[in-house]
Amino acid sequence: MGIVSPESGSCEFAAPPRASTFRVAVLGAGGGIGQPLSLLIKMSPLVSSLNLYDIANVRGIAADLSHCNSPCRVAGFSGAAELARCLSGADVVIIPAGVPRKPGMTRDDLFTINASIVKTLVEAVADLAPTALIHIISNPVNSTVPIAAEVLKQKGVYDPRKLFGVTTLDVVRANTFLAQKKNLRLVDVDVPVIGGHAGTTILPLLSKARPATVLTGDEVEELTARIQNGGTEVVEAKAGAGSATLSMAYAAARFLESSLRGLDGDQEVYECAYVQSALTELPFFASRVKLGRKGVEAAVPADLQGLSGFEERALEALKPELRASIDKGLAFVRKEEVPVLVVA
Ligand SMILES: NC(=O)c1ccc[n+]([C@@H]2O[C@H](COP(=O)([O-])OP(=O)(O)OC[C@H]3O[C@@H](n4cnc5c(N)ncnc54)[C@H](O)[C@@H]3O)[C@@H](O)[C@H]2O)c1
Ligand SMILES: O=C(O)C[C@H](O)C(=O)O
Repeated sequence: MGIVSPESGSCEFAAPPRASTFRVAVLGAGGGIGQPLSLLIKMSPLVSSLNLYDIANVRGIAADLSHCNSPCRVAGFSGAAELARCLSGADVVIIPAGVPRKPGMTRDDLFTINASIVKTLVEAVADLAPTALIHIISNPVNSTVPIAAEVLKQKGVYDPRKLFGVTTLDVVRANTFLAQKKNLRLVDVDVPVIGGHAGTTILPLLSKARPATVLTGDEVEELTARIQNGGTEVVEAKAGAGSATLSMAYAAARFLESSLRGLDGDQEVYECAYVQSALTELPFFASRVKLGRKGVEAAVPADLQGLSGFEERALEALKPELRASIDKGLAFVRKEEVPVLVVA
């Protein structure tokens, strides 16, 4: 539709609408991440329908959000009986359902509760939205993604291109902390983060940072440790009131936007994510991936070539813990004896 400019009297045309809009479901939408994430999604021009689901009542949250004058339609679904309606027709399902850490806990300590939650929810996604992209936020991501993969396999609908562990917050932190340290313009900074999403399995590749940045050995060690402990920094500051929620919502919204741009046919969309991978001997691994119309188009091997000595050693060191977390997730669904996992 044309718009008449009051200054010139000429008729200007608004940018054409996007080719497509998408339907998104958030499972665990009533929580610390779910609520701000839903607000950010409501603002996205790529989303036409946003379904909120939680075991707690989310009708009020849906009513509240629905008053924002952006076009996306919002509906709330509470309790297991309404999950099917929530998932019907979803293009992307985002899962932040589950309990967060308290000080002194590792992410793996959440396995006992969150493994069952993720398994149950992914079973429903497999039945009701089998072609949707699935973004898993619930911790421990290193295990919950293998759990989801195994559930989808058992249901006969596993497409590895469509299952993601959301590790965008690690990239967001790496960019922020590096920019602060070296006084860089934040908008220019991009640090790939590989491996997994817990402690030393989070490996920022500072040697591959853009713009290329000279760091001393001490600076690399200090920054790497801060990025690896970013989650714990927030857990301790919140002192028992949960873990990162607002920065996570921001990161998840960024990852959703990139995924939708990929689905919409945009070229050259790249994000780091924890996915089924052939880049290393580990079956699941976070790396930069190219996103396209069907989800992951390809992993980007270049980031793993020419690593610094520090990164090479850190990569080898993280593999046993990451493998144990993967095996623990797979064993949980296969009902095998769960391997003992020792983590820092
Ligand atoms: N991937 C990451 O980078 C990252 C970052 C931050 C937090 N997390 C993880 O995200 C998860 C959620 O964190 P939070 O701070 O939002 O927690 P929260 O406790 O504030 O919210 C969790 C929500 O999940 C809901 N829920 C629980 N069981 C459910 C089920 N079976 N079905 C649907 N909803 C259910 C709860 O009712 C609650 O509303 C945690 O496991 C946390 O560790 C991951
Ligand atoms: O640290 C946590 O427990 C939450 C999340 O994984 C994070 O990195 O902030």
